[in-house]
Amino acid sequence: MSKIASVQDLEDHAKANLDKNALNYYSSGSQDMITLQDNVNAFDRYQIRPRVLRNVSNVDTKVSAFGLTFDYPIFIAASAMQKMAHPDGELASVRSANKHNVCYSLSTISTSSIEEVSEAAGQVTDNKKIWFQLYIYNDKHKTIDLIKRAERAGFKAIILTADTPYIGRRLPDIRDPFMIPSHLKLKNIQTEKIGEAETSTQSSENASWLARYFKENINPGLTWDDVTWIKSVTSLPVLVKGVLTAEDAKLCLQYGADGIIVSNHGGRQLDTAPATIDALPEVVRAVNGKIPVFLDGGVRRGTDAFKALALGATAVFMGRPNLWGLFYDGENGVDLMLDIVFEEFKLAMALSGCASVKDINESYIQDSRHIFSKL
Ligand SMILES: Cc1cc2nc3c(=O)[nH]c(=O)nc-3n(C[C@H](O)[C@H](O)[C@H](O)COP(=O)(O)O)c2cc1C
Ligand SMILES: CC(C)CC(=O)C(=O)O
Repeated sequence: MSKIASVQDLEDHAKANLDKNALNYYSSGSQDMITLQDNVNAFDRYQIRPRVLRNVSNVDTKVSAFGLTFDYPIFIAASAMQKMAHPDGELASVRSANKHNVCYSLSTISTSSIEEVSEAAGQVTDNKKIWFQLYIYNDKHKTIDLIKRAERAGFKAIILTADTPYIGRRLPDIRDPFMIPSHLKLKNIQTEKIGEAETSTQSSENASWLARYFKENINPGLTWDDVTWIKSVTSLPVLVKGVLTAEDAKLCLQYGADGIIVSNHGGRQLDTAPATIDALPEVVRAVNGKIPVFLDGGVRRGTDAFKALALGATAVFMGRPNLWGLFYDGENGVDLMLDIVFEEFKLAMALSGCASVKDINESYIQDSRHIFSKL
């Protein structure tokens, strides 16, 4: 096999070799997967306007948020059940992110526990660049317990996922109901007893275990007051993930959110929602610099990250690329994936004439659909 040179190569490798149950779960989007594809394709509708003769012998890719400094503005998004990709799962991902000094966000629905992930992120609390993605359970005590565990374990922010009152209609999961492999557990929430009950029902009923689990446990009745509630039970910064409009961005400000992740959940929730790079400008405008805005969805190359920063994002997150790297070769595979994307990003900065991330702004980007209207 030829050398891996891009995230696309890692994706191709996973699509050719990963078992169908895991691949369907990881790769699918909802309904016709229009948003999933558009997330990726939309980046190609934007072009970078490079500047020349700018002395790029040193390129500084560092960014800061919430008092933390990161070596690159490209982080790892929360994705559930990473041990289906590799036995080391979340632990391999967080080790790699930690080594690269970027943020790793841990899903509530993970196959390694909050405490295990914290330990894998190293001994020094200040150096742990880990954020916890929160699903709010019907049982508020369970939710508070997760937040407190994350705080004790040294997580530095809470990401409240707001776009998933119900799981999107993912057709591969309907056609071939997803099953969590029986040797894996949802380590943050599953007691041994629940684990046994859940694994025993999965093969006997013709419905996705995941869809049922979610419906039975996760609260679909959240409102903006829950942002206030989360803020009242934690001192950590709270980011709202799943914002796609200026209206909701303003509500984030009103209800005291500390950050926003412009996201459509990787096209897994509402199909035909806008691509995130298209939604980013209106959110950035509405927020007007008051809190940091992040983006995820379709980021596959350093140039994609550059474009998101040019449109006002502080940093981006990648979801599936982490899983493809993990499947390729555990921690080494995630290292490879991050090294590729970071090199692409640094080169994109240099070839655009940006010696520092602070230099990247709107003047470096054009929307190919609007070029002619500008002439
Ligand atoms: C397999 C998979 C599992 C995911 N699990 C979660 C999750 O548990 N919580 C969450 O907020 N988002 C979850 N997401 C969404 C990601 O956080 C992120 O929004 C998305 O993957 C970004 O798109 P990308 O995969 O194109 O990079 C998941 C995404 C994937 C692909
Ligand atoms: C338990 C799931 C709903 C996790 C998730 O967010 C996803 O599969 O997209």
